[in-house]
Amino acid sequence: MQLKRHAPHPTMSQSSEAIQKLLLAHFRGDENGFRDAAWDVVREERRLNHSVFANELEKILERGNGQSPSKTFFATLSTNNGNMPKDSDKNANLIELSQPVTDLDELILSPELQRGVDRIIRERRSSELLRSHGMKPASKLLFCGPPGCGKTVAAAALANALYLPLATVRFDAVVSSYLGETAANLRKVFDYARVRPVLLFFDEFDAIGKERTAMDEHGELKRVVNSFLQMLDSFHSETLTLAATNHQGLIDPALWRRFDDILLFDKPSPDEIETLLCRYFRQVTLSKSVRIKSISKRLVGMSHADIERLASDAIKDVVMNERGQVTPSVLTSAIERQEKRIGITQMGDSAVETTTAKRSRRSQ
Ligand SMILES: Nc1ncnc2c1ncn2[C@@H]1O[C@H](COP(=O)(O)OP(=O)(O)OP(=O)(O)O)[C@@H](O)[C@H]1O
Repeated sequence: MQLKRHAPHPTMSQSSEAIQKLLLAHFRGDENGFRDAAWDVVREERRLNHSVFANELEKILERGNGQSPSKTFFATLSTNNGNMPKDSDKNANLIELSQPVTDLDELILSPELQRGVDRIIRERRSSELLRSHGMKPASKLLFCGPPGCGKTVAAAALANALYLPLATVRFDAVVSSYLGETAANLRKVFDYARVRPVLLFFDEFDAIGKERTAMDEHGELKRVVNSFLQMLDSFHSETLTLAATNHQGLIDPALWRRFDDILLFDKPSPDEIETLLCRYFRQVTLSKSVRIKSISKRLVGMSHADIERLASDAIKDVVMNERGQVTPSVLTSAIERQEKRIGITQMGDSAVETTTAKRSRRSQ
């Protein structure tokens, strides 16, 4: 894991190696490695004459002697698993808890999006300073944009950068066919996240945030959106709430202003496509006749996930056919397969839209 960009504090830059070791050991569950790295931090802080801080760290380490800090962390997560909010009908977990290891540096983001993400992290890291001035860091975020452009992976990377467990809300369990049960499930989710700081992630948020005029049999949708609005308004916690949607047009207008920040994840520009391709093809040899710049222009309109898939398709081709390198013809056939796939997906989408429109006309 690289921790280049988000060093914790400029004065601690010399101990960054120790911190990196600490985190690596933590995520590997390497108890001894974690303890050694923690003592390295203590030594480094002493060397910097931060003796009060070094003494505090030493006390924590001695108090925790015999316990593995990394194991303790995972034990906390698994204990939380025991207290997981559940749907009373099927007894299914309403959230899925994980500790992502994705690094923000792995993402190719537009400069504007990068600024937005950096700002969220800066605000969270300066929360005490902000609070001392009567302000709060952004804590309710909305990620919008087409599928496969990084909303989910950015949520994971944010959780990692902020050292928060990622609690992904399981809509299949939250949305209940029983009247009133969906709102009750949502309350359980918020109650869970109120008492323990997590990154609470509502992926495919439109499943519950649909405009209140959307037709349904019992007006249940309207009740759910209203309850969600109230819960979001009264939710004040260390938790970072993040909703993501591919269908921003469906979101109830009253919900928009509840979010402190809205970030748009768009399809990559030609330059971003070029960076993506170079990154994916790092592990293979590219034939000299492959013109990455002009290929990048051809791929405009594809998502990051589409480009990742076609690159991996081309690499598989090279491996399976024992070719030494990615040639223009390998690349062209991978692109054509991906274009065909996108065409089929779009046909599927428009068939779903037609059925939805028909149903909605029938119910009016
Ligand atoms: N900005 C990005 N930089 C690098 N890789 C990306 C980026 N966006 C997406 N990817 C790749 O595409 C995959 C799918 O992306 P992701 O699931 O985050 O998209 P999404 O916007 O959440 O899609 P959906 O709306 O369908 O859930 C990622 O796992 C990652 O490999």
